[in-house]
Amino acid sequence: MRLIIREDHTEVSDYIANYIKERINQFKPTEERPFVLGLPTGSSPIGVYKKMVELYKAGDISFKHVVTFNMDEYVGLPRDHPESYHSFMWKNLFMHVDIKPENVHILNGNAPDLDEECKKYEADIAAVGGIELFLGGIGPDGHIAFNEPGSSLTSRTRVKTLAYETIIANARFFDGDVNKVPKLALTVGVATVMDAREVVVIITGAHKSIALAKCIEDGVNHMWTVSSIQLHPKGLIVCDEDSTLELHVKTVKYFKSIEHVHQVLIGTENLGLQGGVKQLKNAASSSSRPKTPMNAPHE
Ligand SMILES: N[C@@H]1[C@@H](O)[C@H](O)[C@@H](COP(=O)(O)O)O[C@@H]1O
Repeated sequence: MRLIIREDHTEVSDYIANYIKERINQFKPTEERPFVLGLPTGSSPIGVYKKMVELYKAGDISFKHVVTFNMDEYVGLPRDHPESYHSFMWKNLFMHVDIKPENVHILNGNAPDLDEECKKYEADIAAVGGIELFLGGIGPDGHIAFNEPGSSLTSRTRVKTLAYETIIANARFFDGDVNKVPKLALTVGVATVMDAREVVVIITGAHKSIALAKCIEDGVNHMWTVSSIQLHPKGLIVCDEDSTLELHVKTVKYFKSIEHVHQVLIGTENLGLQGGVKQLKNAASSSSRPKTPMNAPHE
């Protein structure tokens, strides 16, 4: 697992948007072989979506051959309610880019048979060959999608009762009134997310610092469902400085040093590995070493 630390929410958002742009462009998606992207809602990804729209407008990215699957949706909230995840996704991303509406998948929280809706969602993901990259956010209690504490780490798409902490956290979107927050949601499972070939998680803000520490410094634990990323072969967390408050200094330094070494190697990749290693040694001993090399962009 990699941890990339950036100064603030804006830098985190820019990093992730550029990262996804690179992944899509490297993949060279076509109609027959689309790029399948898993997406979250919440305040965390808004900056990522804003930047992705900018990249699209600048001609640096296209969603023409991108198929999306959203993580979750409230049960019983009308689809056109301003706080439904349908509304959120169209408002913040889809209506601004060239995605085909038929390529957008969002769980229907008003389906007549919710269990059937969840089964179909899993089948639809399988039918397009699985998810290439799943982007996620987390709640302050370390939940990913709506996989609340105690969710099975092998869970699949299903109906979930929301934890009281999540209802309180999400009341800010419903005039601060907990009574207006739906108490049930449809959500992809922890295993649905972890089945993706790559998982990228956004964590920002001091209020998520305990969750970040639990996620990466403690073991895999169903009470902090995002900790399952430890078992993923290609997991990446991008966080801001504020969210690192509860991490050991040693952990922060470790991940920053890994990024720096990677950066040096990437910066010299055309010289081949030997050149890269030589440069690495020079960088380690050089007095002209930049003062904040850890903030160098990763890719
Ligand atoms: N189901 C969503 C999650 O997918 C999201 O990660 C979380 C955090 O939201 P925010 O990014 O606003 O902190 O909120 C909800 O619970």
